[in-house]
Amino acid sequence: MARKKIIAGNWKMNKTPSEAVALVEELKPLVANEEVDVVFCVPAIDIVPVVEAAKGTNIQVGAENMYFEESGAYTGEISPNMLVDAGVKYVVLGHSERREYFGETNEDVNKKILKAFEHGITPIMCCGETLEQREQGVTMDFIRQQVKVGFQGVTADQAKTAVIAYEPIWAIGTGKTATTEQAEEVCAGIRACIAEVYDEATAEAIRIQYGGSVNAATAPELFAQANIDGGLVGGASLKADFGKIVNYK
Ligand SMILES: O=C(CO)COP(=O)(O)O
Repeated sequence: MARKKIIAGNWKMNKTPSEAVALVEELKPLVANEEVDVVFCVPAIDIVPVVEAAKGTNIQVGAENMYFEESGAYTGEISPNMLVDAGVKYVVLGHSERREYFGETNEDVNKKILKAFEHGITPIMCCGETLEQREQGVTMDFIRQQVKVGFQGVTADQAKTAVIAYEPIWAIGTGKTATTEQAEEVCAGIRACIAEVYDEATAEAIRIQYGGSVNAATAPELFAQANIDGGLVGGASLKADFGKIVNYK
């Protein structure tokens, strides 16, 4: 069975609540496409107004992070229950910016993935190498480790519903998209890793996105690759361009 594409915007730390609502209003008609899953991953404070603004559309709402405890004395954190209650369906976990600036480890990401599944939220787990790692030829070793640790304790049935975003760090926000060949090669490698850890059926079902300077010009070729099931889009998700990316065909 063909995998349904999933095209998600990651707004990062952009848009106040009122700006967020205005952006949803602007993008609503442009991102209409029932053939793909369209997700807006937005800052925590924007979740409630964005869910409201997106009602009755094909837009699903995601969070950009989540804590792995249920509740309690964790000042500043957001629990899975809070996200579910607000109408969140997806959560981006282990983005390279969170790993780099907020010290998130593969083990933290693993705890968050397990929690997300427990609460019926679909994790979008990010992985990807630095330029230095690519030049040293250790890209796949590094990513396999991120995936294996990230998915520890995740069942095959859960993994089938998960999303992995391959985001080479050197391509994020740089305007330097990975070549189609580079992106496809690593996404195929991630799928092979899932087949090894689980089985072929799980590898066939899991969705793997590419992220890193995706724009309306690069999306069609990237999304046509056998192992690329859509994209995680930063900068271009904040503009009308996102409509073109969603309707890439
Ligand atoms: O980090 C990204 C999405 O999570 C990619 O960001 P850009 O599309 O701005 O390069």
